Amino acid sequence: MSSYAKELEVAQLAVQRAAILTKRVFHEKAKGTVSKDDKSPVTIGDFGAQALIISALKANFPEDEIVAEEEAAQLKEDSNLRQTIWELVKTTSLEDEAAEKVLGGAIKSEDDLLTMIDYGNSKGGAKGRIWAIDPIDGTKGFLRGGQYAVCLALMVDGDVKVGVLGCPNLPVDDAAPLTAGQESGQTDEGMGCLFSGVLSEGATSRPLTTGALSKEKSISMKAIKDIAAATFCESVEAGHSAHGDQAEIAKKLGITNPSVRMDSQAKYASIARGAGDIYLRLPVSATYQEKIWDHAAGDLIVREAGGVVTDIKGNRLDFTVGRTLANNKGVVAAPAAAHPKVLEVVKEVLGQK
Ligand SMILES: Nc1ncnc2c1ncn2[C@@H]1O[C@H](COP(=O)(O)O)[C@@H](O)[C@H]1OP(=O)(O)O
Ligand SMILES: [Mg+2]
Ligand SMILES: [Mg+2]
Ligand SMILES: [Mg+2]
Repeated sequence: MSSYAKELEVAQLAVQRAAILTKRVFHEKAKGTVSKDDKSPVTIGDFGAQALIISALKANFPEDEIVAEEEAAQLKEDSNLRQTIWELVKTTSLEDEAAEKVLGGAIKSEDDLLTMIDYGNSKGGAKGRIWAIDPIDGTKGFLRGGQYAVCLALMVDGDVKVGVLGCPNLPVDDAAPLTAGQESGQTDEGMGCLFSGVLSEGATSRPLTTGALSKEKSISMKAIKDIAAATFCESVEAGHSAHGDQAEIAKKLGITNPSVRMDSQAKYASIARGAGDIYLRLPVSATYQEKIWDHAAGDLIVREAGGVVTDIKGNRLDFTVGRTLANNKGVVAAPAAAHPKVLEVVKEVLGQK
């Protein structure tokens, strides 16, 4: 019996339900029922998914703190937006009575919707049980039909114990090649994967559908015999990680495969199941602090799949210092055996600058 069995079950179902909401928003955008304006679908999806996840956490773990990306201020002023989100939230469920019961059922009112969203305002820190939520990570990917992730992690005294990533546009098949998503008109068929990790208990994947528990499989990183044959993942956005430095590092490692660019923590999930090998996220800005909700779940899932995740100096990601990773710069994630070499080259390339 897992030491975090209840937390894991709630987290998986909560992410699954939130992912259903995000998919509805995407499809309604395509149909024109939600404005195609770039901001509105993201906003609707972000707020709706965050509210649904938090209501599940509050129903089960009322004492826990929550660090979530969004806040309700904008919704308090915009009643149209609020009503659109409320309509969506109140009509999104897992369509599985037992599972809905685990999540504590629906949100009761429009006021509760705002209350739920703002429960995510914890400052984080080194003490106690704190959940980190990114309701939609990879907003650009989400809008494009590319990769995005619904992200949830539980930290206890700053240590990530449970991590769950819902990736609606990643293939269910762990052996499928790396994909940047369904930008090219690919359908939902065979898509949608839920990744989980529990500290010291390994990492798994399963289809992002109700009743998929029996299809849960353990995942692990690919053992790379030769780093030169590796594939690395990086952000699509050049503003989020330094493509130039990453290309130089890859070249020095002898890597000739082109990088696979995808948005969101789908990168962590992809390397964890061996679809890719290395994730490089070298800083572009001297001042940007990475947010804990962008890394907590992925960091644990990769480590539980046999990887090592550090910053560019080789330090573990430090989730104890609040809502951001103020003590870290960048991310270097690779299979344990390859990580020292990758880090050495990262330091070499950055040292020359
Ligand atoms: N300058 C930056 N450096 C690194 N990450 C950033 C930067 N600006 C925003 N981000 C965050 O990167 C995440 C997406 O990463 P990726 O490129 O890997 O998909 C988003 O959560 C985004 O935050 P935000 O949601 O606030 O825009
Ligand atoms: Mg994010
Ligand atoms: Mg987000
Ligand atoms: Mg954002």
